[in-house]
Amino acid sequence: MTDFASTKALFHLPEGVIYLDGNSLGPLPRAAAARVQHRVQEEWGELLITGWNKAGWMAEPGVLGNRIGRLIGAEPGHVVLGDTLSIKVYQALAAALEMRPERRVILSDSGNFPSDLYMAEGLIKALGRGHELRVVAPQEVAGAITDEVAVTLLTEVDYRTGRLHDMAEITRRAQDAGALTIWDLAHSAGALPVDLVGCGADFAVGCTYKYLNGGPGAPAFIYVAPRHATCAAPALSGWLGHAAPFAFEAAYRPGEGIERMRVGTPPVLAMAALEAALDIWEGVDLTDIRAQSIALGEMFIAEVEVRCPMLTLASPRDPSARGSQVSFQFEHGYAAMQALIAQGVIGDFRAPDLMRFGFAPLYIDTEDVKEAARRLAHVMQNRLWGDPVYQARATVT
Ligand SMILES: Cc1ncc(COP(=O)(O)O)c(C=O)c1O
Ligand SMILES: Nc1ccccc1C(=O)C[C@H](N)C(=O)O
Repeated sequence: MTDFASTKALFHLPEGVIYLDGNSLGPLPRAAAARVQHRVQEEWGELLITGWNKAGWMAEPGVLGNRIGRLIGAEPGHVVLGDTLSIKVYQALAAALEMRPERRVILSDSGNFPSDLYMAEGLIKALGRGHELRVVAPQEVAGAITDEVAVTLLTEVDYRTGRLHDMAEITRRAQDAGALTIWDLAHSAGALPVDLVGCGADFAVGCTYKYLNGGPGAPAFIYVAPRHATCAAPALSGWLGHAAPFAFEAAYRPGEGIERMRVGTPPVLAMAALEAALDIWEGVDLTDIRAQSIALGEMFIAEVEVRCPMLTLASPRDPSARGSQVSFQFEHGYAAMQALIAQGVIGDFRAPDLMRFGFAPLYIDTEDVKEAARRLAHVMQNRLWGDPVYQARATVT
């Protein structure tokens, strides 16, 4: 059983703050600052360019990829880090479309994160081959998988409501219909057990700055199933995905397996912080995380529903149908969230009217949940959202 009291001690959390936004940006692992400093001073400073070999910088996207692979049920050697999640979505989608040249439909849902849909739109334009992005309601995805569909592009956990897709079932249906699947695990990796091998997923992508706590701008990851690894064509054919980058050949030849999904120079400083964050995950069992995250979410819903009748649950009530976040609908949700943040409880707001709260058992415990509900009740019962100071919208919400 994971000892969550000891994992909590491994994070820096500002005094008095209850942090329920690790689903957007995870908090700072205490060990990260020294790790980054070591990388800067001892490695960059002393080793200079020899650090690529001597400190293992060049191999790190695959080394850390493997550590993430364990958390998402991937085979060793089939996950690599780099770039941003939007870029990884583009790469996976381009490769999948190339593998189904006779089909024209990309199937997604209206709960998907906009960047995934925007990347699909951009790729369709660049290809100029008449592909269609078909966006249906989340509950209609399974029924919309027809033999026109080349690939499904879905985020397993809805960023707004936390609604969870049945990855195994949708993957099975898609493959029965001859389609490929891309799973965006942004809100899944580190939030709940993921079994890419068991589901037979074709491609998966995700970020490392949310539940994995890699820090702002931490690199994304991509998984390609071994059966596709030697035929998936890299659309972003950068030199570090080349079979022999340091041969400096004139023409591109894709690298072995997942290596071809690398593009350019890895973010060496950012990987140092991520490495420290992944150390925390070493002893953690995702089934413990899931059980505790459900317990925390259930407790929060119960406390809030008793204390705050103006808030309406916008997440699935059945905990097995949602990820690790809970959202409530409220007309003045933006201002109410700002007022709550002023009370030391950090969640976030998603337009048009959702107050969103993430539960990460590594550093959130039952006392935090009860206290967060108490402070939320204070905001709601005293109508603190009415203060104009809380209504001015910031650039990043
Ligand atoms: C589901 C999902 N996909 C894609 C993104 C975009 O990721 P990035 O900004 O790293 O490209 C995010 C979050 O920003 C997300 O939540
Ligand atoms: N990368 C960010 C940078 C700035 C502000 C938010 C983000 C997020 O990741 C938002 C997240 N994807 C969400 O589910 O809302």
